[in-house]
This record gives sequence, C-alpha cells and structure tokens, in this order.
Amino acid sequence: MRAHPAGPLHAGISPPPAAGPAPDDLGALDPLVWPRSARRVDGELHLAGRSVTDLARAHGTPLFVLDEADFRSRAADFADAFTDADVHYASKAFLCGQVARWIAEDGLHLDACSGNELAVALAAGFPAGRIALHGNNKSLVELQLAVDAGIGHVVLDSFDEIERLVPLAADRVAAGGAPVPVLIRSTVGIEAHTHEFIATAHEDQKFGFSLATGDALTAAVRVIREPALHLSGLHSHVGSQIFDTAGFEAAAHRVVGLMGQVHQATGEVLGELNLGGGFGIAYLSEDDPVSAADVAVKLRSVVAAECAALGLPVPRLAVEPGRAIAGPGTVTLYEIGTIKPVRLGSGGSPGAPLVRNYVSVDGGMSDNIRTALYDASYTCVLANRSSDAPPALCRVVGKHCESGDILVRDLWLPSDVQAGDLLAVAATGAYCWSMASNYNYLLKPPVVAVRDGAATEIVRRQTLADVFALDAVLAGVPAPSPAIDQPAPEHPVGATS
Ligand SMILES: Cc1ncc(COP(=O)(O)O)c(C=O)c1O
Ligand SMILES: N[C@@H](CCCC[NH3+])C(=O)O
Repeated sequence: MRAHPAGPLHAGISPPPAAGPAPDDLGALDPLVWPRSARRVDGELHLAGRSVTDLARAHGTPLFVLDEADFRSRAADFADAFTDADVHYASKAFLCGQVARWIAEDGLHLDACSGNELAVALAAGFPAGRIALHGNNKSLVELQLAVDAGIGHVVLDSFDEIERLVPLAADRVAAGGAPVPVLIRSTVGIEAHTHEFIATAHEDQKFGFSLATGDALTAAVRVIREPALHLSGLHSHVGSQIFDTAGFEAAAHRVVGLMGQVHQATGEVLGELNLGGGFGIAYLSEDDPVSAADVAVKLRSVVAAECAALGLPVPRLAVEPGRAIAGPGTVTLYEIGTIKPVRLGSGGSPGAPLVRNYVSVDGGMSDNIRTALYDASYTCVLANRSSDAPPALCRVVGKHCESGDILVRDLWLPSDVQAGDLLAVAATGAYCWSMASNYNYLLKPPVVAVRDGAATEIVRRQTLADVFALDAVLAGVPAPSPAIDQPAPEHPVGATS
C-alpha cells in the first residue's frame, strides 16, 4: 500500500541495488510483524512450539499456519479495550467453523457480509443475536435467512434494500415476531488515508447512504416510520488498514451529528453507534499500528463530547475489527522451486552484476491476491534454516501465468536460498485465504491452527477431486495419479498432532 522505490512493474532492468542488510538481520523476527509465538530454534522458525519443517511435511505447502493464542489474544485485546461496547469480528477477514466457535466462546459479536458468511457462522453454532449482516446488494434469500435466524442487526445499505426487507419483516411481525432490528450505514465523507480500493466512506462509491446529500437522514426517517423495522442506531466505516485515528474521530463526529439530525426530525434517540473496522496492522517493521486501547479511548471521548454538545445520551458503541484480530497471527509457508537471477547487461552472464533473484514459490496470487490488487507489502524470511550467506535482492513470485503474480515485491534474502527451502510470509491471516481463488486451477491451501505444540487442520486442502466434482464433464472422472494436489496430509481435517 505504499509507493515502491523499484518503480512501475514493467520498467525494464534497474541498476543493481546498494548492499543489503547484515546476514544476521535477514532472518530476524520482529514481534510487531510475526505471530506472538514465533521463535527461531536452531535457526528454524517455530510457531507455537511447532517446527515449520514438520508442519510442511505433515500438511504440505502452501500452508496457512494460524497461531490460535495470537488470534484469540488480539480478540481479547479489543474486548478488554471496549468493555462497555460490542466488538464484532469482521469475519470477511477469515472465517471457518473453528474461528466462529472461538469468537463465540470469547464473547465477541460477528459481522457477516454475505448470506454464506452468515450461514457458516450459524452452522458453527454462533448465536444469531450477536450477528450483524452487511452488504450493498443483499438478496431476498439472504435477507430472509437473516430475518428467520433472528440476527442482531441487518445493516441497511440502500433504499432498495429497505423496500426488499420490509415485506419480510412485516411477515415476521404478522406471525407474532419482533420488528427486525436494523442500523443505517451512513457514508460520512471522510477520505481515509489508505488504498483507494479499500477506502469506503467517501461519497462517490457503492456503500451506504450519503450523509451530505441527506439520504442517510431520509432513510432513518423512513425506517423509524416503518412498524416492521426497529432502527437501533447508525453505522459508519471509513476504510481498512488505517493507522491514524483522525479518520475514525472525524467519522464519529459526523455520525453523532446525524444522530442529532434524526433526533430533531423525529424525536427518536438512537441507542447504538457502530463505527466499523479498519484498524491497521504491521506488515513491515516500519508500520505503526494504533493499539485497541488507544482507539477505544479516542472514540469514546469524541462520541461523549459530541453527544454532550448535542444534548444526547451517549449511545452504546460497537466496532468491527477484522484484520487487526486475524491478520498478524498467521503466516503462509511456501516451498521454493525455480530461482531466476536477473543480471545487468546483455546475455546476463553469470559474472554480470545481479539485479535481483526471482524466487518462485508453489502458490501465489491465488492464495494472496493483496500484493497484486493493492500493491500491499509483506515481510518474508527463509524459514527452515538460518544462513550466513550475504544478502541478495529478491522478488518472491508465485507460479501463476501472470507477470503481476508477485507476493513480496522486493526483499533481501540470503543468497544461498535454494529449491526445497521454505519461505514464511508474515501477517497473512486477513484477506488471503478468504480472497483465495482457483486461478490456473491451483487449489486452496489448508489452514492449520497451532497451539502449545499441537497442530490441528481447521480447514483442509482443496483437492483436484473437489474441483472435478463441480465440472459437468469431469464429475466422477478420477483425478490424475500421482495426484497433482500437494502432498496428502498425514493429519486429516480436524485431527490434532
Ligand atoms: C463494514 C465493514 N466493517 C468492518 C470491516 C473490517 O475491516 P478491517 O478488517 O480492516 O478491520 C470492513 C472492511 O473494510 C467493512 O467493510
Ligand atoms: N480485502 C481488503 C480490505 C477490504 C475489507 C472489506 N471492506 C484487504 O485485503 O485489505
């Protein structure tokens, strides 16, 4: 998410870089970036007491390794910071049955943004009353699921959606049920300092009701007058991977102002204010995220001051962190295959100065689209061993048929990295597995949760047979043997080793 010194992707061969860091610094694990349990033991990366070589042997690569204690302690950090508020885990960052159970056990709420995210949470036993459903284009089927399950809130995003929900809610009320509790998502006109594709509160975009045009107020009035709906409060979300609290504070200021307008127009005092997610994490050592505690203090004080100024009672606050809970505790393990040195000068003879090594791994943009999509930056180390070799500038790339299939654009790795070595990419817990695809028919990697020396596959590796089963011609045709899938796991899904 930052301009890169290497310049545009296809700019030709640039001159060799200055010397890199000392070999000792290459494998260092900055605790800000790596999972809380990450350690080097005899040079090898261990997560929650498990060696990455053992994990790769047992589960294959690419592999997402999720440090359970890290994930849950970050959820607890938010819960502790927002004791007097509701913390909704934004499940789009990463959701599976086990994660839904952890979030339920740890007392958080959950934000779903599709009917299927909602279905996964409900199927895992997540209490419906603690779920909010988002989405700019919720279908009738999705809304019906939400109404029937009795979820905590439907977060209304458009006038169309209000009219789609009303008849379903009216049926529920006619059958003796309660009005459907809703929030109004308002776009408050804040330009968050983040990548354009993940900023969401400026006016010219698809989400929410504009505050500036008066749409948000009109929607609130419409809902308040609708007996089948109950307007619990307002919602605002400014974007994602934000480091500066100023955007959240400005949004809080404006959305409390909207509460004041609603009060003036209807006499209604709204009891809830959801300020969304977007709290940034460290992908690189120089990133400087704000702690949950600091965010909580600042939001509380802005909301309290604004409410006092308007003579309104302070509403119950809610926040929706996704990345800040799921992101830092997971690493992706890859095995290195082809290494292509790019050298200066025609012919690129072995004696010519090295520009960079293209280090290819056995996954790529299908398991982490974020570098290609947002120019995101990641930290990566040689994981199965340490090395005293001098540093070489490298670009870690995937195996897709796409020159933009880059995982880490520029980083220093020991110059002796070779095929068969393991690379670990840090902070891949949010928006990597959940945004994974089957491009080039690569298969979705498994997710293994590690805790106190035990490893449990909480999502299994997709197989070619899974994919064949979807194909009208190939359903039932045996997948090639030997399997092109990665090594068969020694430990089946759900089993702990
Ligand atoms: C409405 C809403 N809430 C919460 C989130 C979670 O964001 P993050 O994972 O950055 O905390 C998002 C994603 O940006 C979102 O759109
Ligand atoms: N998927 C994005 C964030 C958008 C989150 C949802 N509005 C990312 O990887 O950073």
